[in-house]
Amino acid sequence: MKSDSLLESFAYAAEGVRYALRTQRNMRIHAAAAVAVITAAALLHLSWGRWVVLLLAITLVMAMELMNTALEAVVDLASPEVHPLAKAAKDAAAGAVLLSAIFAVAAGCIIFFRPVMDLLGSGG
Ligand SMILES: Nc1ncnc2c1ncn2[C@@H]1O[C@H](COP(=O)(O)OP(=O)(O)OP(=O)(O)O)[C@@H](O)[C@H]1O
Repeated sequence: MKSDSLLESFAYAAEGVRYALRTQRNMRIHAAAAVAVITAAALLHLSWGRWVVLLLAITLVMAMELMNTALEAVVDLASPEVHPLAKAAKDAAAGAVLLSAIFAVAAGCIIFFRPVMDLLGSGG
């Protein structure tokens, strides 16, 4: 199967994102967290540099979750029965999501610490 146009490729990619949002609870959690973080960043008027790091962290986590979703589908297709390699593949993919999420939380804490302290110090 070969896609005919660039537009069709984008449509298939968007379908993949919608599939992950529909079927993966973690993807919906990441999306809700991303909306909350972007809203807070806008309200706090963060610098461009901080915005770039936040957007990178959000993109990294969501891209990892999409790859995890893809890998789960491939493993279920190739090995519906229990197999130690199927377990290893799924666990490693889940580990990649976990690592990226830890990075995102750490980056968020570092980025928001000073602006939130300044806000609290100025009495809101
Ligand atoms: N075919 C299999 N053989 C052996 N172990 C498996 C197999 N499928 C899943 N597992 C184990 O069960 C765990 C959960 O797998 P599952 O496919 O339910 O993912 P999930 O819980 O939906 O993950 P996520 O929350 O990221 O969507 C895997 O991480 C793996 O340890």
